[in-house]
Amino acid sequence: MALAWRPLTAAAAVIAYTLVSRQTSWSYSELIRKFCGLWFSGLSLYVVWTVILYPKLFSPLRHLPSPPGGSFWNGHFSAINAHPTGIPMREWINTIPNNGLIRYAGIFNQERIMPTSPKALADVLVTRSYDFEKPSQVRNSIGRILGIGVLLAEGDQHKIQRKNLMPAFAFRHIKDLYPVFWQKSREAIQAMTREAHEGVSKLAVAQNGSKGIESSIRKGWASFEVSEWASRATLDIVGVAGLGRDFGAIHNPDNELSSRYRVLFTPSRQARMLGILGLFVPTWITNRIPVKRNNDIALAARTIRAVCQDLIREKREKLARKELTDVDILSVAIESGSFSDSELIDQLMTFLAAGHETTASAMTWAIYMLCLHPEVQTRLRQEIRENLPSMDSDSTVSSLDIDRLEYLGAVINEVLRYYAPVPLTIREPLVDTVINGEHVPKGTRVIICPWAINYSTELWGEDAGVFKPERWLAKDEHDKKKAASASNYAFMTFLHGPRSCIGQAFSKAEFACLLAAWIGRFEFELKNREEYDERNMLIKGGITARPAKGLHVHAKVVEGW
Ligand code: HEM
Repeated sequence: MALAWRPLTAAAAVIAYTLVSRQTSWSYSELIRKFCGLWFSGLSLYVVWTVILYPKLFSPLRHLPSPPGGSFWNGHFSAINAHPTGIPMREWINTIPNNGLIRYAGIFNQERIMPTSPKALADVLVTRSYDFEKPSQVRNSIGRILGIGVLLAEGDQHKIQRKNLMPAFAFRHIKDLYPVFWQKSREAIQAMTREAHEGVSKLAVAQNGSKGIESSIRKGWASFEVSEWASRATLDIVGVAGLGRDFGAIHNPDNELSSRYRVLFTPSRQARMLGILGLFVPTWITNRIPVKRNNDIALAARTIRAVCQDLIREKREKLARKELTDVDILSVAIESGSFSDSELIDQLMTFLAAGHETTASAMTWAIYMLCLHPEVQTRLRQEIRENLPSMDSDSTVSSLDIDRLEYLGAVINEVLRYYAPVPLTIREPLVDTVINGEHVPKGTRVIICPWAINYSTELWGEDAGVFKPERWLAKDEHDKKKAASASNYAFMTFLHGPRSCIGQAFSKAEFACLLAAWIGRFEFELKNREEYDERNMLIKGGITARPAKGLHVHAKVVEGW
């Protein structure tokens, strides 16, 4: 709830001046005293209105069904704060009877509404999509790093950017990137295999020398932290396929470019504190507080933008010499002739941010689910090995080779449904609008929650909470066109409509190549046996959701491929 600082300050100043200037003699100190008194009184009234009176007595949405409990002044914040992003909403959607909208209260009773039905989602995402924007706090805090690329642009600016970028993300172009995805997946696997062999032989020495060291690792098994490797691989993929520049993170995660990049998107305590402060104080103030986090961000953003600038110059020169044949997204965008250099830099920063941790999160959850379901892991490995070239062979793959693997497609869709990398996102209507027939005032926070929608028993059936790739398999030829659920709006992982993920085809192809490479080569088991019970898996919520302590696995090279 950003406070209305400017109107409050202006009103207090005008009233204080009017009151004081009516007196025959007055001093500046009296003016300041009056101003402060009025300002704090105004603030108190504002707080009482927004925290108590409006949500409880005046909001036109107060009749909507809400979760039980909640504090008088702090709504459901304690439940929201106690769990990772999206978890309480996942429970509410299936336990609170509703007609398409649930209302709950966030910190200081800030009103939130969550669409739950296809009709309500269609209103926000498609029918009235441009009535809604991302909250300005989100735009201002992320925009200073990324610039205003397609992720943060709004209104007409967004329409133009999206239209000009669409060709670069169309499937007819993405299909040319499969060999890049495959090559990078192979590089990651070869690096992991080397590390696995080294780990195993070190372990053998250790076990011979001193009994009990890492005794939890069985013979022939190495250990990995999955999200770290996934992140390195997806950073290099988006670097090469998006910008035409290899970050080199697979081979050296500590090189300058990837370490700077990681600073930008690694959540820290200070980042969280600044985020909370940003709820009450304008972001132009929080961004300027001289703390380490702000300095690190400024430096990292400068470095990466300079690299993007160099890349653009190189590619423009190639284009002028008619030598630009690269297939990366940047080259396609440059060839379109629709973007200036600074606009291109904003787009590149956006692709790096939007396309890196999201796919890494999907990979991490995929390995977790395949550890929980070894029978799925075995069946998937069999399909991969029967149909794709080995990691040691120099053969590449085409989109046809990957996309015809039905079980791989089913596993990928089910992982993306079950653990959507982006648990929730926020919108705010710019104008008074209507959702599902309800009048929704301008400024009301609307929560689109893939973690809730993807788990809705109404949309997916009673087994919505079960990991079941089979739901995506066509039972027969007639069944092929049928979706796994009753509605297109049941799968919210990439949203829908004009603000849906532009990188959907890119990420699914990338995810398929990576997962095929990992599962084809390794057998995975969880290191921490307690995590075989999903209730013991601690999740770190943020823009993307991840296992809070990383995903530690034992991995064994499966010979014969
Ligand atoms: C599994 C991987 C991915 C998931 C789950 C995902 C999910 C999403 C979601 C939920 C949004 C909407 C965010 C919002 O408006 O609040 C989004 C937008 C976006 N994504 Fe993705 N994404 C993934 C991968 C990628 C990749 C690989 C790229 C680019 C290379 C990408 C580029 C974008 C862009 C540019 C937008 C903004 C689109 C717009 O507003 O018009 N994403 N993504």
